[in-house]
Amino acid sequence: MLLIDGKKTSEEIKSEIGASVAQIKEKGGKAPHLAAILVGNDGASQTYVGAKVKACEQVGFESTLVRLEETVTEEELLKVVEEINQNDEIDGLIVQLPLPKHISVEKVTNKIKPEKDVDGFTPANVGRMTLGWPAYVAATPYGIVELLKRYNIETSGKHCVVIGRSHIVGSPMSILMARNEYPGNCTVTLTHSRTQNLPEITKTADILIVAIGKPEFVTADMVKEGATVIDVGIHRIADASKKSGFKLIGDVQFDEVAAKASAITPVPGGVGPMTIASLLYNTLLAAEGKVYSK
Ligand SMILES: Nc1nc(=O)c2c([nH]1)NC[C@@H]1CN(c3ccc(C(=O)N[C@@H](CCC(=O)O)C(=O)O)cc3)C=[N+]21
Repeated sequence: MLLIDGKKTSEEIKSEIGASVAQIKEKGGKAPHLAAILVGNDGASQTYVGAKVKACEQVGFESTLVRLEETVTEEELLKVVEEINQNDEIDGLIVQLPLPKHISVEKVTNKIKPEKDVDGFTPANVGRMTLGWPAYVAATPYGIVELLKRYNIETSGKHCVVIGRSHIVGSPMSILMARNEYPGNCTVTLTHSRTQNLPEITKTADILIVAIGKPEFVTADMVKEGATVIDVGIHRIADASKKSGFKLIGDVQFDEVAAKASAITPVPGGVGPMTIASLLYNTLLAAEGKVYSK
């Protein structure tokens, strides 16, 4: 069984990005600049935003973290987004999710200028990705594509089953795996909460992408011998033996499924770190004007 190591791959990607930044600077260009807006004090969000800021430093990006109170109004947040949209010093902008209930994710996402939408969440980028046009592909799907590519996983003509149809993982994944370029050309089945006889379907998957958001949902009896399994789940569960008091598990029962799979991503150390590396990659594209001309 091949362990698909997202941690190692994300480090490789970050050193490639670091080399690109060094080249930009050598030619007198300015370092790519990522801005992140964090509303409130949600623990996990602070961890992730902290990891993103640290990753920016690691690759030589500029980064700006804007922290707003949980009680910030939607209007005030939209104003901050617009200020960053207009700030030519900043190449990429993300608004860390989730947002407080009184704020519309749709309105805030739509406010982000597509040229700076390095999360790839705006309709402009989702639409372009769907059409196969140059776009900032959402960080998690892009990270999965990079893992499949760098581990030379065979995809053409294979049956890819995606579990979960979220707009930031499942749905874009189903499009990317069917498109006519490697690692695509799969026959794709997109499953979700209304799918009947799910195990009958997942057992026919050569490539199984699990983004259902349920801890250890996928068990060995749901997986075909020799399948490639990509676990997008990330759940913190109490574990007194850990210093942090919790451990991370995914949507897949790792041990028993790894015994059947030909390749599998672990949690932690799989798709998660790739999400950050992909965000940095999109920010580099934004800085170089490679998707939207400056
Ligand atoms: N606008 C926005 N964009 C996001 O991309 C976004 C977001 N909001 N909200 C939350 C999710 C979650 N997310 C992760 C980032 C890194 C890891 C990651 O590095 N995980 C490590 C473990 C990190 C830890 O120790 O907790 C791993 O799986 O190995 C996981 C999840 C990005 N998100």
